[in-house]
Amino acid sequence: MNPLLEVSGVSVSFDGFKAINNLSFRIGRTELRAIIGPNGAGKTTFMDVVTGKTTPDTGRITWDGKRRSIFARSEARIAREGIGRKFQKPTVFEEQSVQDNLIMAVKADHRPLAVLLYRPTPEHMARVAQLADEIGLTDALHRMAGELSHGQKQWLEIGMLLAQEPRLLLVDEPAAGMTPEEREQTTAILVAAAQTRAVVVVEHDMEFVRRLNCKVTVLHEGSVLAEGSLDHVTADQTVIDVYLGR
Ligand SMILES: Nc1ncnc2c1ncn2[C@@H]1O[C@H](COP(=O)(O)OP(=O)(O)OP(=O)(O)O)[C@@H](O)[C@H]1O
Repeated sequence: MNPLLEVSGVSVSFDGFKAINNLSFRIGRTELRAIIGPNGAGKTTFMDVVTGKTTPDTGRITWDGKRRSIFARSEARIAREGIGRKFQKPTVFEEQSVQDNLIMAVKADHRPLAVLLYRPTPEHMARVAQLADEIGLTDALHRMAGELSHGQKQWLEIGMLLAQEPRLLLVDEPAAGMTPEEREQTTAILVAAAQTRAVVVVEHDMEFVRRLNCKVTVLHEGSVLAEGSLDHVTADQTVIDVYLGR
């Protein structure tokens, strides 16, 4: 089957320094993938390229079988094409309830007048209930988002991204700052989300990557150093030399 995203020979330079160097790899339509690699390996720059924030110098990006212009697109347009990105720091509306945060995310029309006149429909409320269940926040629906724990805020933001039904969800270091219980639930949320879409997780925490139990891509100096199961890549001598052995 065609991959959802294919990056082929992509390079990105900053003042002559190649942050991404002839990078090629594919992400399937329903898969969970972890991207690991040492600091400066190009993980963030890869996500910036995929979300249209950074324009590659060369290379080809194919999205859903269609070649995409390598020129940066607006992030809003990329989001409309079905790519959601979760940054490390949670950004939820702290003064609003969990339910209201989710309602804002599910409503289809974000134009100012539509937002002012908006009343949630029964369908939207059913979707909010379903999302709350998916992220384990059903019991917290009426709490203020600002009162939630760090982990719960991360789940809420994942729920708000899922509300937009992305075909690809990029998640940056979801386990950072979480308790062991929160990590466990985060694993479950991401595994479930990847049943119906592609989920790419950039993560440093190897224990968390092990729990994800998925294919792993190791980046180093802007290229793929190794790819396969976690056991496969962690047994690779070059991966040990440049990353794990440090
Ligand atoms: N806007 C920029 N200008 C100059 N250099 C940059 C810029 N963005 C990234 N770089 C450099 O490109 C390289 C790759 O950076 P990137 O942030 O993609 O790595 P990373 O794998 O995400 O690292 P980390 O794990 O530390 O987040 C680094 O050496 C970084 O200093």
